Amino acid sequence: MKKVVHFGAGNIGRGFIGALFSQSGYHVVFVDIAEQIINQLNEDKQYNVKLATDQQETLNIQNVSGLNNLNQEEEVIAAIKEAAFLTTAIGPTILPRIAPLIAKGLLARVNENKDKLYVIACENQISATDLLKGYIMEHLDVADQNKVLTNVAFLNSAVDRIVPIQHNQGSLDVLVEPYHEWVVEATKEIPHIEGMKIVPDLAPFIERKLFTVNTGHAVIAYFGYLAHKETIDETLADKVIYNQVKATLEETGAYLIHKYNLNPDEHQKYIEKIISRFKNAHLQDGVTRVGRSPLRKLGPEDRLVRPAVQAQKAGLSYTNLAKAIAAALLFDYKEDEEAAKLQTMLQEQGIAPVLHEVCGLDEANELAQEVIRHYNDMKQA
Ligand SMILES: NC(=O)c1ccc[n+]([C@@H]2O[C@H](COP(=O)([O-])OP(=O)(O)OC[C@H]3O[C@@H](n4cnc5c(N)ncnc54)[C@H](O)[C@@H]3O)[C@@H](O)[C@H]2O)c1
Ligand SMILES: O=P(O)(O)OC[C@@H](O)[C@@H](O)[C@H](O)[C@H](O)CO
Repeated sequence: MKKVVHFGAGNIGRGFIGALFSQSGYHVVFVDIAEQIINQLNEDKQYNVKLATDQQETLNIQNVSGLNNLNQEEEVIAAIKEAAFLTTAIGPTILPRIAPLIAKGLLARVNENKDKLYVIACENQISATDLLKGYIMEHLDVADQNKVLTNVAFLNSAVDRIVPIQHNQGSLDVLVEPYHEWVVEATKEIPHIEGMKIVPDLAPFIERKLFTVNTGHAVIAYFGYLAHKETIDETLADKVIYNQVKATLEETGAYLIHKYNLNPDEHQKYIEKIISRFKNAHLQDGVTRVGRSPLRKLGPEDRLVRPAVQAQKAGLSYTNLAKAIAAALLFDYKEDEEAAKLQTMLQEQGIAPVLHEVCGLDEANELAQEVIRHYNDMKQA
């Protein structure tokens, strides 16, 4: 049976990528550090993906197994030798940690098996696969890098399906929204996977997704958190926050239409579709999940700062994006490691150095000034 090695047996791994491969006739080897999930995958050898609809349609996912990358290195390398695809969904900041093992696996693979292997990072990050490729190359000498690059294709992708934190301890089943889109950038033919869309240029797809779905989501999460809301759908029912989301997506929309020459009516329909997805009350998606890792989300290439900077450069409005950046800076959820670190940085250094270090924004920039004004107003409110 054809094989895929997938790093990250979490929500999107089991609920989306692993499920698509299984449905396309692949055996999915999940690699994770969560011992309990790995053991259960090996015992149950299947799980269910449940759709967050009134009917709760269920798909049974079979041909799955698990490996622990902390103590089963040799087994992971053996699996990579046989695989047709290697995918990840672990979070962009974890990619450097799995790169040494993937480097070993790819080298062993290309020494023995000359079939093409496709590596795809499925993370909410522009050019995530290129980043992973860079981390992997750091662990190979030049001759081995060339060997790997001859037989391994590194493909960037954009992945879209809302999968909340699961509240079913002890079960591998995953509740997911019915909508899904997986876009992969490839200029040569690759094996067909159910639900994977191939495009020659990913930039418009990943930017449209990140700066509509994820920007909108972040606005709801950070304003919802400040308003003491629990879930995304509950927050969106608040008229003031709803209007804030719409206004912010008009700003990112103006930038996307300008940059990629999108049809404005079609983009408006895309925004409306996304907002209707956010309203799905079956998901019970927490504002703290969606707002997680604010240092990453406030990065220069991420969902808030990049569209604001690009809008500013294009002479477009960015005032609502500036407000959203300020709201993100006020996310002081103690259980989130990055949120705690961000609050310590703000206390010790003040806002201007943080905007410089985390967001890449200089204090003199009018966008930074606007963020600082909103931050001070919101902090006092
Ligand atoms: N959940 C969503 O709605 C969604 C949608 C699209 C994209 N994504 C992206 O998918 C990625 C994963 O998100 P998620 O929601 O599935 O997170 P998650 O926390 O549910 O899953 C991540 C998994 O990675 C595992 N992991 C952590 N460190 C590891 C390591 N060193 N080696 C192996 N496994 C490790 C964790 O144990 C966990 O099982 C993120 O980049 C996220 O942005 C998520
Ligand atoms: O996964 P993050 O932390 O980058 O972002 C949180 C959510 O916005 C995200 O997981 C969405 O649910 C997902 O991107 C929808 O496709």
